[in-house]
Amino acid sequence: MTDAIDYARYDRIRPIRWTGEALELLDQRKLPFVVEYLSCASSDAVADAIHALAVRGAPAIGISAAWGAVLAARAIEVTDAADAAARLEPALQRLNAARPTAVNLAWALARMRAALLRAQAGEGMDWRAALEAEALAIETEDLAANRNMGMLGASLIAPGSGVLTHCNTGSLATAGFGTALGVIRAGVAQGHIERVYAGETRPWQQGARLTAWELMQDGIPATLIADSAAAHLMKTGVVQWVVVGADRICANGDTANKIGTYQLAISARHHGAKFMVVAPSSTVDMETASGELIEIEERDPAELFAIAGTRTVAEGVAAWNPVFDVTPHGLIDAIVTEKGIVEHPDAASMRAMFPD
Ligand SMILES: CSC[C@@H](O)[C@@H](O)C(=O)COP(=O)(O)O
Repeated sequence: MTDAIDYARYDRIRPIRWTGEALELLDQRKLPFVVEYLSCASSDAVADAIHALAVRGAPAIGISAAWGAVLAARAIEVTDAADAAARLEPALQRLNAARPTAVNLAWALARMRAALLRAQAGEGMDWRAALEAEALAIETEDLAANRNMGMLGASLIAPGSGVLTHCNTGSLATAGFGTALGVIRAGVAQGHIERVYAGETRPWQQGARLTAWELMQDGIPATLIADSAAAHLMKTGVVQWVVVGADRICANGDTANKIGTYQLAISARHHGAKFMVVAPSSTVDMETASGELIEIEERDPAELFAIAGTRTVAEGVAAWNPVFDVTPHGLIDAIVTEKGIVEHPDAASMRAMFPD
């Protein structure tokens, strides 16, 4: 069934490139008009790029942090794995602190620590080579997970459907193909999705600047809407599914995603549209019981004061800028990961899918 999709056409956009010496990140702050890579030669440069949103999207920041750990390993002088773990830790902590909400960052760094421990235990490979192999594995597995989720999620969408998505969950946010956008790509390729609506995603415009750009390149029929038009759109009956990504999915299915997702879920339920969350299992955090325990990143209020660099708000105005919100599991119809679909997620159905 996967043969039906020409994946190569979606591989044109590569947000993360490892050169063997440095990590090159497609600078997402400048898209869609400037396509420019930022070269990071140190783990601190990677941490800064993650914090500044040069690279963003939960899977992409996890992959970038893994390569950041490879760069940190090159910068320390110890020769054996036993010393390396302690010497690397400050750099790993800095990478982990770059953004708090997406669990993929901590997940990727935990995998890098585990790879180091295996090398320490004498499992063959040189420890620096082991870290590099692990970073590559994290990236490769993410691409495979996205392709798998695309097919799974698209199987839920009936022919003739309209889909609304939020933020950017495409090639730019992942190793490639995308999570929610992967489902949309697969659904369009299969002829199930007739039109895609993309919310602009204030204040950083991931929907308008990034998702609309990706959909245009695919030739997918897409319509950009202001975030505030979503309920009005759903009322017209053209949206059968809201399909979004995730930054952290808790043990009971509560899901943190880009600010504005929660109000889409409420509106979808009110208007009879279904709500799908699409994320790799690296986004599932079974150690966090429920959504109120998730740390929600709050960014500089200045992000709300200007549009495209021009100040639009009077001096002295106060602003609050949380950049994620939590959708309660009761509003979610399906969580799609590469391991399978959890319909009507709750603590029991999540535990059945993720017993470890
Ligand atoms: C596949 S990406 C899923 C989420 O990471 C995405 O929807 C999102 O909220 C990204 O937020 P961002 O602040 O742009 O990193």
